Amino acid sequence: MPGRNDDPLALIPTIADDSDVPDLDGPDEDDEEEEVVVKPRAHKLAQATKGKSMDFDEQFQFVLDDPDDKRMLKGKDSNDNDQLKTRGQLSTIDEKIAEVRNRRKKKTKSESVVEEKPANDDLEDESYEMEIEQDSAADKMKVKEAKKKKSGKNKQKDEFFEESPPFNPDQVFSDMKISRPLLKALSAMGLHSPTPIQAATVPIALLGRDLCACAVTGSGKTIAFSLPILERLLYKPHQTAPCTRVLVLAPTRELCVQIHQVFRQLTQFAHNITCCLSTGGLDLKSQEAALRLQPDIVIATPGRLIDHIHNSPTFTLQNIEILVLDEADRMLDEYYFEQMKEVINNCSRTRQTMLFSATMTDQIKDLIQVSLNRPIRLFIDDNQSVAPYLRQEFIRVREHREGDREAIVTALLTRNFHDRVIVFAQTKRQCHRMHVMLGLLGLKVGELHGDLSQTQRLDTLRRFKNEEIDILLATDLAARGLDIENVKTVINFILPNTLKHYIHRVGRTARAGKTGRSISLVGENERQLLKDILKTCKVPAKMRIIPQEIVQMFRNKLEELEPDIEEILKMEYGEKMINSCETQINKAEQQLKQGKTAGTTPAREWFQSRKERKNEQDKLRLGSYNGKKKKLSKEEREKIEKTKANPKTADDRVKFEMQKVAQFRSRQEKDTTKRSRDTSSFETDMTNDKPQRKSKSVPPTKKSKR
Ligand SMILES: Nc1ncnc2c1ncn2[C@@H]1O[C@H](COP(=O)(O)OP(=O)(O)OP(=O)(O)O)[C@@H](O)[C@H]1O
Repeated sequence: MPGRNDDPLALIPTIADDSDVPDLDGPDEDDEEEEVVVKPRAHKLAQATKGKSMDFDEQFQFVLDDPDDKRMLKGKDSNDNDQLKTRGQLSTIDEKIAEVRNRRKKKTKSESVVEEKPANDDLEDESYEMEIEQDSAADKMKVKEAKKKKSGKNKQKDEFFEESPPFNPDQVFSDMKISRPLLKALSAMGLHSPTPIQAATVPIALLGRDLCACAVTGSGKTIAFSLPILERLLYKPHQTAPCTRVLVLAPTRELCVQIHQVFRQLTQFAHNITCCLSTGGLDLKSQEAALRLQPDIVIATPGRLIDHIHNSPTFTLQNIEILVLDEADRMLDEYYFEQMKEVINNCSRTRQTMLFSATMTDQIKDLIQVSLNRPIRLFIDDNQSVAPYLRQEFIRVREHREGDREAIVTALLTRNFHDRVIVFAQTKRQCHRMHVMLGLLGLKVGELHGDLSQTQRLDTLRRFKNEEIDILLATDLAARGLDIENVKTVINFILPNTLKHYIHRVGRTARAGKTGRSISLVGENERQLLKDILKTCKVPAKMRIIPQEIVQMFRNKLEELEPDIEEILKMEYGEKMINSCETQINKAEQQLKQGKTAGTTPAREWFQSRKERKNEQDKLRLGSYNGKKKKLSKEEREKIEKTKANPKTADDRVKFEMQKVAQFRSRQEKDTTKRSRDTSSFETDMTNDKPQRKSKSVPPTKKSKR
């Protein structure tokens, strides 16, 4: 059968673009007043079961080194490193850091011949690495009482949903109606009993019912939807010609790759089921070829999928029997709103739809009402829960000490938490800066955000998974869905935009019944969000206090590094400029060449006009830029020039991060009002669409558009 799931075409080489994973920019604010939620019984339970899991087989892990991923990483170039270098032509950022460190080492050595080392400087060493006494000035911990949640506050009677029937939490997979090849695969993956969300979902999904499922991060939602999908495909193979019957949508390419891996693992003994990955950053042509083989399952990011709907002649969603939105609240938020409308409008109306997330919001309910048919509500946990074995810690940042944040994070990483750490920052810029800064201190770090090529993104992820790097610096791009084994600690440089963002970020640890820790830095402006977080804590949260002298020591150290950080960033900027000129020249050459053959390649279509797309992107972009160049006053121009000339201080950098949070919030507020209008227009679309979707004889939407 063509296009089976071990077909190399199921994964395709990457190209260096990054278009459809919008990077979230902007965090939340506010802190608490040094109180933390305590729920004694829940706490005792957590203590008693600490490190143990009743729901999970701790031996199980996803395949991390899929050969197809390697192939994808290699892309068009044969060598990963070569391809990484093509972006930074002269050297990678790590090579630059190493170069500056070596230079500094040599310099310090030669100076030490003539100069005595300062007697009291116990942080100084020849190459910046900090020698930290673990216990000389240990951090203090304060535990705080939790505020009791007002009962019923968040409970809304929901007439739209049907409640789920009870499920048996003690069953094993072989008790469920699952075929042999899948049971064999589960067993090969080391999985024997379903997690609660799996036990609840599988029987209902097998009945073909629409559902909306919510369970904490790391609770096994991927298998909860993939298992019944595969069972249905095995039970009812396609009757006539092959066609794409299942569509799984997820917000990031990395998450799609991960979901694809799970499907591949589960189908290892079911060779007649085919599965294809279709995300931005992968080569379009090979993807088109793979889709032409009509794989049973397509796992996609929305942008690339829409491109195929409009431009790949044989690809259609008219035969979709099952649609899954993973991270559904994200897929239906303002970022993907227009795209989701387009996707859903193209799908067969008779499909089964399943929504999954660890956080479900009221906004999503509006959309559920127009896209689901008598859905069953499967809420294993409420939509504001964090993983059960997560220890949440907070560090207070005093009002005039915002500039301490980098020093605090450095102190944590060098004194206490050395490996398997993810540090979340609000902006790509801050991630990159911390990469340079921590790299200069000799720490093994990598960065993951939307400014990198797809090759670089997947490569960083691979290196972190393989423990080649200890610390992953990421934006919210990595906040959702990523399942990286044994992440021990998540650090929030700044609190994210909303409670929901927080829940996903800290959900990168304490997964699959394991323990983990989150540490969040909280300033005065973030008090409100901290209060909200604390209200949801089921076990006591902790305040960590790092002695101010330690923070100051690290701050001094980082200030010493400043010239080197600046030098590296300048080197990089220069290289980027050269690269950008080269790209422009290549583009011009290409256009000249194409001029001769103009008209032979039809322009790709998109559901929005260029102008509409640009307007939408500008609207979604945080910050003052709105697509039009604003005329600046003389003072404004001078201010910008001044900031450009003088490197920003640690306080300025934090202010910038905070500004992004504020921008996100104000946009969200505006959107809430606008959203009700949009939702009703979506509703109209869907209603108008109904007769067309039901009628099998109507040609696919894309044809009518052409
Ligand atoms: N039945 C099971 N028994 C043991 N471990 C399981 C089982 N099902 C899934 N897991 C493990 O749980 C981990 C988390 O699964 P998954 O990524 O699907 O979580 P999730 O609920 O989708 O999380 P998130 O909300 O962050 O996306 C995986 O590493 C997988 O190994």
